[in-house]
Amino acid sequence: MNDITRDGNPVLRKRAEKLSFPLDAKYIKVANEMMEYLKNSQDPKIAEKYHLRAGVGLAAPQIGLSIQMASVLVPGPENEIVFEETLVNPVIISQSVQVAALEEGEGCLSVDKDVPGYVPRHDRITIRYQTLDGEEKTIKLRDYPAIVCQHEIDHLKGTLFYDHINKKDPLDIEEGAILIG
Ligand SMILES: O=CN(O)CCNC(=O)c1cccc(Cl)c1Cl
Ligand code: NI
Repeated sequence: MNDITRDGNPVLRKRAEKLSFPLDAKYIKVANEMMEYLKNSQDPKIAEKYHLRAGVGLAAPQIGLSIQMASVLVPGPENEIVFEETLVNPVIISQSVQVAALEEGEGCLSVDKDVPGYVPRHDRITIRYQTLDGEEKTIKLRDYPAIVCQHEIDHLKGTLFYDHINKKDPLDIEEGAILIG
């Protein structure tokens, strides 16, 4: 995973291709490698040893593959895993009016510079996607897992997190927005 595509590479601004099932074996391998990267990046010893930037999600365009596939590995407050999944052809089928943003902003392996500011997103979403074995799932997510999935689904549409930050006042966010700490 050391060959992460960086902002400026057009693959990050393309709409990724929908995948058909059964998945080509090479994509199943890629999905496993992406999840492996996330697990390693969240293990302090391994991350330190291999100088890995921590990640809670990774989208295929970030490793140069313009396909609709992203892995998410979201830890909870005690570092237990609260959401682990590889999303194939994910679609947000409904979303709350309620806006939420991570208090500390967002980061991206494909964006080397820190871009401070709130990234306004939907606090709750319902996503429909397929798993690696082709099973279709429809799930509801809220708060941190919902934020991470929106960040990843954005990658599949060629959107980067800082596209959502208010350029004039990065810490401006609409009245009533939930800040997730
Ligand atoms: O697309 C995935 N990455 O770029 C991996 C590195 N960024 C993160 O793990 C990350 C960090 C903060 C907030 C969110 Cl929502 C995410 Cl996703
Ligand atoms: Ni990212």
